[in-house]
Amino acid sequence: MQPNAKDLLASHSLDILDAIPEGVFITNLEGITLYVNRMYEQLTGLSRHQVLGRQVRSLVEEGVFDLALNPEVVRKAKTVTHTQRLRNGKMLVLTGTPVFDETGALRLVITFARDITRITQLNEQVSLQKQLIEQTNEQMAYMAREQSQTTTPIFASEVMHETLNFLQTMAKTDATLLILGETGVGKDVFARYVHGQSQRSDKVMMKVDCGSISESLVESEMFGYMPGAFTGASTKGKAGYFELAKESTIFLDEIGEMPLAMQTRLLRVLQDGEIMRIGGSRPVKVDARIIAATNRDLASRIEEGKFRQDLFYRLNVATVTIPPLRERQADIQPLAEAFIRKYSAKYNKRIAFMDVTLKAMSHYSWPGNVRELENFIHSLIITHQGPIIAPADLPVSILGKEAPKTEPYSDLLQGGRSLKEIMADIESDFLDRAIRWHGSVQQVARIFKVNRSTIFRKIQKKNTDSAKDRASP
Ligand SMILES: Nc1ncnc2c1ncn2[C@@H]1O[C@H](COP(=O)(O)OP(=O)(O)OP(=O)(O)O)[C@@H](O)[C@H]1O
Repeated sequence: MQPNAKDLLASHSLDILDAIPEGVFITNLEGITLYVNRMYEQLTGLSRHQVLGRQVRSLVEEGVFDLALNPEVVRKAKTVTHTQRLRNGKMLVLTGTPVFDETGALRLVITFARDITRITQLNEQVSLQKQLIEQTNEQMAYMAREQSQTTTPIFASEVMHETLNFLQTMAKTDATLLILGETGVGKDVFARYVHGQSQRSDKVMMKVDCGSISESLVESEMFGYMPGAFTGASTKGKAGYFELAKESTIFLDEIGEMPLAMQTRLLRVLQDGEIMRIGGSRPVKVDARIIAATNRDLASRIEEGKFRQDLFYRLNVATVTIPPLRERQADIQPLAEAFIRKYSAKYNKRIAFMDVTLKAMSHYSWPGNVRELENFIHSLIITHQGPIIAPADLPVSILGKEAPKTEPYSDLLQGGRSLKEIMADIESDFLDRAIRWHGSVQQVARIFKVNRSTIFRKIQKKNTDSAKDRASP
C-alpha cells in the first residue's frame, strides 16, 4: 500500500461506504447502530436519524423490522445470512459479517442488505398459481373420472324394472333421495343413473365418500373456507363440495359413516338450504340435488346413537332399497355377459360362458353382490385359457359343495333342449378341454382322428349359437 493510502482511505471511509450499491448497516458489539449508508436509506425508506444510535433489539421490539442479525454474528463470530421483513412490507436479505481488529478481537458487525421484495412477491405469486393449478387439476381429474364411470344399469328382473321406473320418476324431481342396499348392489350406479336422467345431467355429479374424509377435514371439504380461515388453509380459500355441486347433484355415499358433528351441520344445511364457508360471514344458497346412500342399517345406527334420527327423517323423503343379487337371479346372466364382454375386450380375448356355467353361477348367493360377480369375471378372464368357460372352471365356492355329488348332467336331464344341442355343447366343451390338455389343435386333431377345421368349426359354432341365443329376447 502507498504510504499515504491508509490515511486517504480512512478520511474517505464514509464516502466509500455511501458509494457501495448495497445497503450497509454497521453496529458495535452491543448492537448499537453506528452507521447506515445512503443505499440503505433508499432500500428501506428509513432515514439515518431513525436508526443511528439505536439498539437493534429495540428496533425489532418497535416493529421497525422483524429480525436483528447482530447478536448472532457476535455470538458465532462468523458471517450469518437471514431474510428480514420491514414494517413497510419490504423484504431484505441480510449478510452480517464480523469485523476484527489487528489483535483478533471482534469490534464491529457490518451488515449488507439487498432488496428481495420483488423476488419474494414473484415467489408468492408462483406458489399461489401452483395452488390454483393443483386445485384445477384435482377438479379436472375428478370430472374425467366421474364421466368415465357413468354406467347404464344392467338388469332383467321384474323387481329391478320396478325400481328403475321409480328412479326414473324420481329423476324428474329435485327431491332428496336415499338409496339403501348391501355393499356392491350398485347404489353408485343407480345414483349416477338418477343424476343422468335429471335436468341437472349436463353438470358433473359430485360424489362425496362420507366414510373416508378425515373427521378434522370433513367440514372444510363439505363447506369450503375463506382465505386464511385457519393455519395451513390455502391463501385463496376453497370451495366445498356443496358449492362445487352447484346446479348439479351431490351424492353423499356411505352417509351412515358420517361423524355425528357433521350430521348436525348437514341437518342444518338441509333445513335452511344454505351453507357458510368456514371463516365466512355470508351464507350461500345451496343449489344441489341431494342423493345419499348407505349399506348400513340406519335404524340400528340410530339405536346405537351413531346416527341422528332427525337427519334420517330429513333424508328419508324418497327411499329406494336395491335388493341383493341373490334375490334377483334373473339379473345374474345379463350382468355376467356384460362383464365378460367388457373384460374380454379389455384383455383382447375371445371367451364365452357355456349356458350351464351361467346357470351354475345363477345359483350362487353372491354375498358381495354385483361387485363380487364383476371382480370374479375380471380375474377369470385374466387367468382363463381357451374360448369357453365350463362349470368345471368355476371354483367350488361358487359351484357349491354339493356339485360333485349331484347327478352328472342334472341340469340337462331336466329337458328343454334337443339332444343335438346338448351333444354339440358337450362336444365343444370336450374339445376345448382337449386343446388345453394337449396344448394345440393340431395335437388334438391327430390324437382324436379329426380334422383341424372340424374342431374349429365345432368350437366356433357353439360360440355363435350361444351368442345368438343370448341376443334373442
Ligand atoms: N346394474 C348394474 N349394471 C352394471 N354394473 C353394475 C350394476 N350394479 C353394480 N354394478 C357394478 O358393480 C360394482 C359395484 O357397484 P357399486 O359401487 O355401485 O355398489 P354399491 O352398492 O355402491 O357398493 P358400496 O355399498 O360398497 O359402496 C361397480 O363396478 C358397478 O359398476
